[in-house]
Amino acid sequence: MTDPSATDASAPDAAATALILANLGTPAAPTPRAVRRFLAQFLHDRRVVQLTRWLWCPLLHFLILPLRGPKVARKYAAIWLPEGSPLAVYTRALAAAVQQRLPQVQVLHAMRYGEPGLDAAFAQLRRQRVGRVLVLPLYPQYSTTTTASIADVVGRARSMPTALLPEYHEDPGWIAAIAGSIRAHWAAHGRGQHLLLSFHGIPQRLADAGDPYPQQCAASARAIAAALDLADDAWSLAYQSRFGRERWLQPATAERLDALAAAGVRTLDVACPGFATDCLETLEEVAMMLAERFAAAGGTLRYIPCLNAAPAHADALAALARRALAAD
Ligand SMILES: C=CC1=C(C)c2cc3[nH]c(cc4nc(cc5[nH]c(cc1n2)c(C)c5CCC(=O)O)C(CCC(=O)O)=C4C)c(C)c3C=C
Ligand SMILES: [Fe+2]
Ligand SMILES: [Fe+2]
Repeated sequence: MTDPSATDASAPDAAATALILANLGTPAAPTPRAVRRFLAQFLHDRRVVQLTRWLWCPLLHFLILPLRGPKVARKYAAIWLPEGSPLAVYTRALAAAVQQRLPQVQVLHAMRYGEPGLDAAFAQLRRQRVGRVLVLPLYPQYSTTTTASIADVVGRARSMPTALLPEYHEDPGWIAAIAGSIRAHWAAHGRGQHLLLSFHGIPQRLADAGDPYPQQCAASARAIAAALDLADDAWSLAYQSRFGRERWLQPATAERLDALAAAGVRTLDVACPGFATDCLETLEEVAMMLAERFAAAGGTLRYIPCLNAAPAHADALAALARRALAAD
C-alpha cells in the first residue's frame, strides 16, 4: 500500500512559491574588464539596441566597448561601496526586507545582465522543485527596453509555472512611499524651490512605435506631485542618461536644469522615481555630474535617494506580491 503522505521526490513542491525581484544588473567590479563584460551582455540585447547586427557588432566590439569600458569604470569607481556596486547592494537589501514581510515565500533577487543572473535563479528554483515562481521586475514603468527584456527570459523558463507581475507606476502604496521619501528629505533639508522628477530616457523612436513608457512616467510624476500637493509650476519631469546619437525622450534633464537655473531657481530637489535602487545613473550622473552643472550655474541641487531597502518600499512591493498570490 502507498503512503498518501509520502512525497514523490520527482514531483514539484507545489506548496512552495518563490518571488524573484529582477533588476537590470551591474558590473561585478569597477574595472574596465568587468564593465566591458557587463556592457557586452547588456548592449547585445535586441530589446536595448535594435540596430542590425552586422552594423552594431563591429561598432560595439571595436569602438564602444574599448572606449566606454575604461571611461565608465572610472565612474563606477567613484560610487562603489565597500560591499559592491550600489545597485547590487541595495537590490540584495531590498530582497531581504521583502523576505521579512513574506515569510511564506522564498524571496530572491536576480539581474537581467550580470550576476546573479535570472537564468541561474530559475535553474536553482527548478533544482529546488519550487511549484510556482513570481517575477517582479524592479521597473515601476513598463518599457520594451527593460520589462519586456525580463519577460523574454521569464518566457524561456517554461518548465515551471511562472507569472510576471505587472508594472506599478500608479500603485498607491508605491506612490505613497516615493512621496514619503520626498517629504522626509524636505523635513531634513528644507524644501527646495522646485522638484525635478528625472526618469531614465529611451529613444523617441520606441515611444513612437507604442512603448507606453513616457505615458507611464508622466502618470507617476503627476501622482507623486498630487500626493505632495504641489502646484503645477513647482515640479517638472525630465529624462536622463541618453545613449547614442538619435533623439531620446524630451526634455533632457541637463537642459531642464539649465532652464531652471536661468529662471532663477537656486535650490533644486531632484528625485529619480523610475529607479528602484540607486545606481550609476542616479549617484554619478545626477548626484555628482548634474549637481556640479547646477552649481556652476549658481544653484544647489539636492539629490533625494531612491527608495532602496526603505521599509515603505519593501511594504509596497510585498503588498504587490501578496495581491498576485491571492489572485492566482
Ligand atoms: C540604448 C541604450 C539604453 C537604453 C534604451 C536604456 C534604457 C533603460 N535603462 C534603465 C536603467 C538603467 N540603465 C543603467 C545603465 C546603463 N544604461 C545604458 C543604456 C541604455 N539604457 C548603459 C550603456 C548603461 C551603463 C552605463 C553606461 O555605460 O553609461 C542603469 C545603472 C546600472 C548600474 O550598474 O548602476 C540602470 C538602473 C531604464 C529604467 C531604462 C528604460 C526605461
Ligand atoms: Fe557582437
Ligand atoms: Fe540604461
